[in-house]
Amino acid sequence: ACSSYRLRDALHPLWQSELTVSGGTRQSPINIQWRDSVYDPHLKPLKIHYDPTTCLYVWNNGYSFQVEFDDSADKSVIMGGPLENHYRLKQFHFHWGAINEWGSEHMVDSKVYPAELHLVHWNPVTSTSFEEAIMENNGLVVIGVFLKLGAHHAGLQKLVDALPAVRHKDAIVEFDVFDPCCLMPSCPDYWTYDGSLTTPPLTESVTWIIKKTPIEVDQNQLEEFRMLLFTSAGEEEKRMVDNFRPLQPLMNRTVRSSFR
Ligand SMILES: NS(=O)(=O)c1ccc(C(=O)NCC(F)(F)F)cc1
Ligand SMILES: [Zn+2]
Repeated sequence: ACSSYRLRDALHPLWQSELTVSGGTRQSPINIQWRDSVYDPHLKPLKIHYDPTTCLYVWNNGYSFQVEFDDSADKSVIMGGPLENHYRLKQFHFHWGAINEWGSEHMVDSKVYPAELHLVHWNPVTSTSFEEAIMENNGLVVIGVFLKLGAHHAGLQKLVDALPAVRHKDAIVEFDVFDPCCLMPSCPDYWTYDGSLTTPPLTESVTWIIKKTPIEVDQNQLEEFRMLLFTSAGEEEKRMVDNFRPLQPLMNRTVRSSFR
């Protein structure tokens, strides 16, 4: 199975022109080897305060579907964990596979999940905008949450019900009052490491926080993700699946864990 992943990665249309940041030393995603991660007792619990009324809309950006938030004030913020100050929530999106056997970007001991949620935050202390923060060292924090096949996820269903309205690239639909906290596992444990955006411009500006425990979604919900399209209305339809980047080398990095 492993070799087929490699073959699939290399041949995959989305990544055939795989852009590697020339001389990149902290690229994402990575395979997190649990036994090589180092428990850091100084890591604090992650504090998350999301204001559901900052939710604005859902749109299909041609890579994934993305839920955008009003980040003009410190209303939906995270702090604590490995962070020196607070970070504002800008958007969240997902990556998934054509089938349940793959789809996540990160892996844990080479275990791959059918999908992965990314909650993207930026540092309003060192940057004046998200666009500026993507160029700053540690300008961004992305929380990664694995999705596994299991029980129906009632909180996610509200978002899934909006997907038919954003089937095509650049489609947008109003989506008000959604609390992304419902997508967080209750277990506080996480890994953290310094990495990059996993889509162009692949900038090395991300502090990654990967939750240890996955959330459960059911088959129908995953299949709704797979009904989205990479293509715009009127173009030949290409299903939006396998929108994940292949694994990147760990190079000279240590993954820290918040748990023993
Ligand atoms: N998959 S990821 O690493 O969480 C990820 C998060 C955010 C972006 C993003 O905002 N790209 C648009 C930008 F910034 F203008 F380039 C890309 C990837
Ligand atoms: Zn992502």
